[in-house]
Amino acid sequence: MITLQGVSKYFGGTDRRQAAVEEVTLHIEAGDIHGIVGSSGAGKSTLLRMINMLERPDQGTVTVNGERLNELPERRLRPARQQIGMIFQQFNLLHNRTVGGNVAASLELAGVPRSRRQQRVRECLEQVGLLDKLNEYPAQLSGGQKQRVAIARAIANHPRVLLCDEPTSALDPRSTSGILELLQQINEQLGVTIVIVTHEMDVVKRLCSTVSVMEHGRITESYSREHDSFAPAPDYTLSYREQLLGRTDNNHSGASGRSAASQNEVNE
Ligand SMILES: Nc1ncnc2c1ncn2[C@@H]1O[C@H](COP(=O)(O)OP(=O)(O)OP(=O)(O)O)[C@@H](O)[C@H]1O
Repeated sequence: MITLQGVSKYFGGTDRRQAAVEEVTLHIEAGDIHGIVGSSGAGKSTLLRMINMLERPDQGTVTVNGERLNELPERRLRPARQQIGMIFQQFNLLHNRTVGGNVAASLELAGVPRSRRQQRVRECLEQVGLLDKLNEYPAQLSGGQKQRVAIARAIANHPRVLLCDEPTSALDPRSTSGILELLQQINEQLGVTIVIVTHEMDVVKRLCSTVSVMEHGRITESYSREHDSFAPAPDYTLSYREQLLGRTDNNHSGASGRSAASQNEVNE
């Protein structure tokens, strides 16, 4: 479904070129909810943004739904991008448009005729539980409600992939819980593959089927719920491995074969 092969992204001029992401190879299966965690500046957002070409990789290939996106010219990239929705920490809603207008905006961009837009807007708002807010403006909504509108907008064109960049970091615990439940529903009911960047380990534990840990632009560890069965509650003083798997003093075998970094290296 999503394959990144040897992708790198550099910022800065030739004299001060710095790798934000370096030679990352990652495969995400259809139907997965994949978490990307790691310390600040590790390259998580840059990696996420390369999946829909918001950042073009300097090296490597990005294949989504069988299409090699990094080779597509801009005009062919646009329809491919409609298969990939995205939501952000700060919601990125249009403040001068109503809730319905925000959802309609992505349909307009995709060239959906006016006659079909209204019905689809209502369906999407119903899916996120905000049909009653159709004619309100973003300023009248809570943070959790704004993120629901952003999700409605992101799913309007029936994407197969949803990218989430710190979707709950600006929310209180109750709104966070509601958004996580909604993302899970979208994954299960609509079959949308989700990739989520987060610094919140409880988000990972509640939602993700597979996880990548990033450090200094590289993926240093990978886990899957199926193989490693994530521990019930996070303890933020522990390494990523311990947070995911629990205290594993006698039980490191689950992840050790696939881990490229030592436990000390992933301590923040
Ligand atoms: N547009 C840009 N121009 C220059 N440098 C950038 C740009 N975007 C990211 N970087 C740099 O690339 C590195 C990785 O940034 P990125 O935002 O991907 O990390 P992150 O893991 O998502 O961090 P955070 O958790 O703090 O958001 C950082 O050193 C950052 O300063």
